[in-house]
Amino acid sequence: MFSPPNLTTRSSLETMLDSIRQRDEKPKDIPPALPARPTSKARLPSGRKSLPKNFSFRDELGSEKVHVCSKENEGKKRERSFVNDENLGCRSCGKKNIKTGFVSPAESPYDRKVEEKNSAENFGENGFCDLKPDRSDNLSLVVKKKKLQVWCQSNGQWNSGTIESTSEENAVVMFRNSSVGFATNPYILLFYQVLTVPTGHFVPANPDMLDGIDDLIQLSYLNEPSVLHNLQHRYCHDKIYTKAGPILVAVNPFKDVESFGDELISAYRKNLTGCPHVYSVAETAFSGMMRDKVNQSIIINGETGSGKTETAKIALKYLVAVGGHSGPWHKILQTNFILEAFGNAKTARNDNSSRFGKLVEVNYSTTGKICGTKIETCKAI
Ligand SMILES: Nc1ncnc2c1ncn2[C@@H]1O[C@H](COP(=O)(O)OP(=O)(O)OP(=O)(O)O)[C@@H](O)[C@H]1O
Repeated sequence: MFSPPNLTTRSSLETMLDSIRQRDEKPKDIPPALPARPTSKARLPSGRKSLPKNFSFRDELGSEKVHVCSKENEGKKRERSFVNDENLGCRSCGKKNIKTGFVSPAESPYDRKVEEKNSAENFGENGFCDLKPDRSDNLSLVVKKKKLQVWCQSNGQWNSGTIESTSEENAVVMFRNSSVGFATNPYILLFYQVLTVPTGHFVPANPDMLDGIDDLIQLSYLNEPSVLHNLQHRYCHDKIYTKAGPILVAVNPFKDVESFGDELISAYRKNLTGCPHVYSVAETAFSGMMRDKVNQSIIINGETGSGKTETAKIALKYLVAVGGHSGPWHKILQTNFILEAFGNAKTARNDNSSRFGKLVEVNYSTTGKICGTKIETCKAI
């Protein structure tokens, strides 16, 4: 049955479209309301002063040429008045032949370069001047807070100390040394050394609660002494493996410390443990291959005697165990003896040094069972 168009509905639709059209045609020159002006306390700090024309930086130290103007600072907080030319003098007080000073780079709003001037004449005796400032850490923040722990390097060795007080350029750091002895009774001697150290010559240390942490990326301050300290702490507790994100750091213990048994293999296979281990790396590679159907590589790198060959054997043991323990594939591991017999030699740093490079390929079927292996060797460079 034919029904006539609903005229009432149509007209209301038209009205709506008209009103939308009218709204769109309205001038859009009214800006949106601005947010409320912040109170004086909450306001962002304004730039100190606009830079005068021809203002020059002093390149050799990365500091600006400044003059502290007494006239301008009357009744004010200490501010700096910039001069564009020594001959023209100060704009406020008109003083000529201005003696220039240096803004500490931490204070400078224009140049954040860290002053690298070596002040060996002041600190040579203590041996703290070999250090290069670590730019990755927010040192100024650390220095401002007293009683924070820092690392200082003296004669190639990192020592931890506590900041006792700070000035603009230096910090007074207290180092604690201990000595254990056995006279008539066992004793522990604690002695303290208080030294003045330039602020650029130490790096922040992590709180004690982070000692021996599993993964280095969890450290608050990721610098050389903190990494070494963490590795040493773990090593002292017979933990030779530490994660650094997806990378595994292995410290050669030259003794049997870790477990490599079948129980541990099944624990990693079932994801029952997440402790840093070669098995964990091998499991990540194996499960990644099965999940994504993409070839995986494990690269083992390190200096001679660091344990690359041993680590490769451990990884291979896991990969063979998960992919065909029952088959003949465990013999892959035994080929190592033959290869080492022909290709290894005793060196000053390793009694069993591999004098060749090795690429071991393990092929798996779609069900995750080993279906072939290949070992390629190449001459060490
Ligand atoms: N995980 C480990 N547990 C116990 N001892 C180890 C471990 N890793 C290495 N070692 C010891 O360190 C020695 C040297 O290790 P390895 O031969 O693996 O070093 P490398 O890095 O392969 O050296 P090169 O580059 O000279 O061949 C081994 O013979 C072994 O005694």
